[in-house]
Amino acid sequence: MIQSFIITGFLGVGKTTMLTNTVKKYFKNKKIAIVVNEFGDIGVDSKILTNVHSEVLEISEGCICCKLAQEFESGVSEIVNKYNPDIIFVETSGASEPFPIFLSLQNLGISIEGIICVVDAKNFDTYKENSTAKYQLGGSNIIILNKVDLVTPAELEEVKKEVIQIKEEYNIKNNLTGETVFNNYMIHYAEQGLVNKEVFEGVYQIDEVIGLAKDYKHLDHTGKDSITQKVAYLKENVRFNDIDQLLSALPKSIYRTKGIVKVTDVPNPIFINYSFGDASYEELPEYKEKSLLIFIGESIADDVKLLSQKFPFLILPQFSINK
Ligand SMILES: Nc1nc2c(ncn2[C@@H]2O[C@H](COP(=O)(O)OP(=O)(O)OP(=O)(O)O)[C@@H](O)[C@H]2O)c(=O)[nH]1
Repeated sequence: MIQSFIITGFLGVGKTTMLTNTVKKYFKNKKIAIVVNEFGDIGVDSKILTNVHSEVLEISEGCICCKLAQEFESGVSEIVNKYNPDIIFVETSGASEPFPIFLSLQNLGISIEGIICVVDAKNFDTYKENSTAKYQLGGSNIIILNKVDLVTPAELEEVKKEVIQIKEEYNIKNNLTGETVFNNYMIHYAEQGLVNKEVFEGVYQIDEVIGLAKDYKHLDHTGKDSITQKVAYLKENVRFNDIDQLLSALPKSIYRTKGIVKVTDVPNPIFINYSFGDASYEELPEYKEKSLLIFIGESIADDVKLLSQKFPFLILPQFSINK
C-alpha cells in the first residue's frame, strides 16, 4: 500500500524546508512523489522542489481544501499510475486545511501515516489568532515546533503550551459520536524541519476516520482573516541592494514574500524567501521567466500599491486589485 504524509502549517513556517531536508536525509532509497498546492496561481515552491526531486505535481490556481478535490484526486491517481511511488508527501498551502486532503487520500485508498503540522516557534504569536492556523493544528496528529534556533528555551515552552491549548480546543471531532479523531498526537522540535526518523515511521497510521466527515464543513477562506496575495513583476535594472531595501520596508500586514529575481550584480537568479521579518536568499542555477515577487498577507492591496510607488522597479499587473 502506498503511504502518505500530509504537511500543513501556516505561511512561511518551514514546510518546504522540512520536506526538502527530511526527504533528502531519510528517504533517499524510496520512490517519493510530492504534491504541492501553492497559495495563489504562481508556483514558486514547485520550482524549488523540482530542483531537488523528480516527481513533483503542482496544483495551483486555487486551494485543494476548498475547490480542487477533484483535480487533486485525479492528479494523485495519475502520479500513482505513472510512477508507482512508495510514499507521497502532500504539502498543503499555508492557507489551507489538511482534513479535506486527508479525506481525498482515503478515497483513493492511500494509507495516511501522519498529518504533520509545522509551527513557527519564533512567529507563532503573530499568526496564532488566525483561524486557519488553529484548524491546521486541530486536524493534525504530528506537531513540529520548528525554528527552535530562533527562540529561547523559555519561549519554546510558552509556544508549546499555547499550541497544546489550541490543539485541544480545535481537535477534529467525529460528527456522529462527538469524539475527537486524533486522540494521540506527538509534539517534536526541529531546526530547518529536521526531526528524528521515528516521526516518519508509520506509528501513527490513521485508518479509522472513513465516512465520518461527509458533513465536515470547513472554514470559509474568504472570511474576515482570509489571506490574499499580490504579484509584482520587476524591471530589469534592479540591484541586490534594491531588493534588500524593499524587504526592509515591508509593512507588518505583509508577512510573507517569495519570489525569484534576476539582479544586475549577482550572476545567478535568486530565490527570495521572506517570512515575518526574516529573509533568506538562495542562488538558483537557472530561471528563464520574468523576475517576480509575491506578497502575502491580510488586506494588503493598498500596502502593495504604496510599495510600488516607493519602489518604482515593482510593476503591478493591471488587472483589478481586490482587498
Ligand atoms: N532560522 C530558521 N529558519 C528557518 C527554519 N525553517 C525554515 N526557515 C526559513 O523560513 C523561511 C520559510 O520557509 P519555507 O520552508 O519556505 O516555509 P513554508 O512553510 O514552505 O512556506 P509557504 O509554502 O509559503 O507557506 C525560509 O526563509 C527558510 O529558510 C529554521 O528551523 N530556522
